[in-house]
Amino acid sequence: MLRYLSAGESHGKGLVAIIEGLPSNIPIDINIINEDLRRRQRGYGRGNRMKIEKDRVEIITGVRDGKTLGSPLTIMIENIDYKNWTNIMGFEKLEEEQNHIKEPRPGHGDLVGALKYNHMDIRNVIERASARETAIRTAVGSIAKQFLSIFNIEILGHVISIGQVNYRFCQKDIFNYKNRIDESPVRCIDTNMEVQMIQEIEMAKRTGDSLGGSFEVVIRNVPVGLGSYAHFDRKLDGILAQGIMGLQGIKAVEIGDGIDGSSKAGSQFHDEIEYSEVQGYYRNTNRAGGIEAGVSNGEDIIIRGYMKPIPTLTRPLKTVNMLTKEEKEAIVERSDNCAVPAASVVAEGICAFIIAMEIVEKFGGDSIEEMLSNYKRYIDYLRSR
Ligand SMILES: Cc1cc2nc3c(=O)[nH]c(=O)nc-3n(C[C@H](O)[C@H](O)[C@H](O)COP(=O)(O)O)c2cc1C
Ligand SMILES: C=C(O[C@@H]1CC(C(=O)O)=C[C@@H](OP(=O)(O)O)[C@H]1O)C(=O)O
Repeated sequence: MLRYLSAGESHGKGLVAIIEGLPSNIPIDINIINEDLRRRQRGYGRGNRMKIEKDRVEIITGVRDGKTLGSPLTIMIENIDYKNWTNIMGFEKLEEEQNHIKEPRPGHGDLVGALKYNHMDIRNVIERASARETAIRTAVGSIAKQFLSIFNIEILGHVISIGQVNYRFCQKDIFNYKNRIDESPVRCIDTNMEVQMIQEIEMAKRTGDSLGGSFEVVIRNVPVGLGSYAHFDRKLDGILAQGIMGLQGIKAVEIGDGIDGSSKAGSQFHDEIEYSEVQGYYRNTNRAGGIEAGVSNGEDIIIRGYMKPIPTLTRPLKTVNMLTKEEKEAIVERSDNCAVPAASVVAEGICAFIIAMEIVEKFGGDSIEEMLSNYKRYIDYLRSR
């Protein structure tokens, strides 16, 4: 079984993760992880925190001579901003109770978190609910991507809408556009849409507002047979949807043309099955988004995440002081005003880890060599059917 746990506060010393269950002998390139961290930090609409942080991963355990050992892998990312927060985020008892945050910000975990965990200082909620945690999730996902590349599986996320600017039905083979997407300030394939998206973000900034949007992640070369129809919690679409929904700000998830398909006739939606000696079984359309009955069908897996507008607005929303119950304006320290491009990178990592879990589940093995021989035998079997 492949799993990981992470820890860390947004303004604490740093973020850590322990990954367990990766086979031995996977080559790990730390530069690739750092490049993914850089991709996550970029994107039009990010706030001043991103000028402070220069995320870099440190591998603490589980890798030697550039390869996984098969033992738990520990990674860490330092929060450079911690040096500005040592008096607030240290382990000693705080002297000034007046510094407690008592006014929950709408759209954040502040109110529900303070009530649930019985915190008088909302800072205790903010620190872990914050999307700062997505830095370590991206690093974990980047390691998963390096593992998946051995099976030729590739994953790429790109932005398909920001606010009202929508580029949803892009029919391009997005892997041919990887460089373009990575260079785009909004991670959008289309240059005209990019200009409009930037204008949209600028407009929101000017009016003290924030924006959401949507992204698409495409996973290619996934073999037939990951996931299962046998139980709800083994369905690949369900597991991926949970992963994407577990990303801060995401309020809806779509697999393939799920939303559009709900208003179509069956004859207009389902992907007819074809066969050729060269390709084996294949489809000419992919409205199912690569998954049928919770099982990968060999076509590209297509998953979209829909992100709500960033909750912190420079023109603050109304709230209530939890001590005095007086009406107040929500606090604004600093904030991104759009983080959809960053979310599209985090989502790549989330999907990568889930596909890696399923690959480990299906092909087992303690070393990558053992897994690859199981994998090749299965691919040969598929060709014989
Ligand atoms: C990469 C990324 C960056 C984010 N940056 C901010 C931010 O600067 N300000 C903010 O208010 N929300 C930001 N968010 C969104 C909040 O973390 C999120 O809306 C909040 O924790 C509540 O969680 P929920 O939206 O999943 O309900 C960001 C989300 C992501 C994925
Ligand atoms: C730190 C990151 O994003 C943060 C996510 C976030 C939130 O509320 O989710 C709020 C902001 O935190 P701060 O108040 O420290 O500026 C963002 O900068 C990051 O992406 O690495």
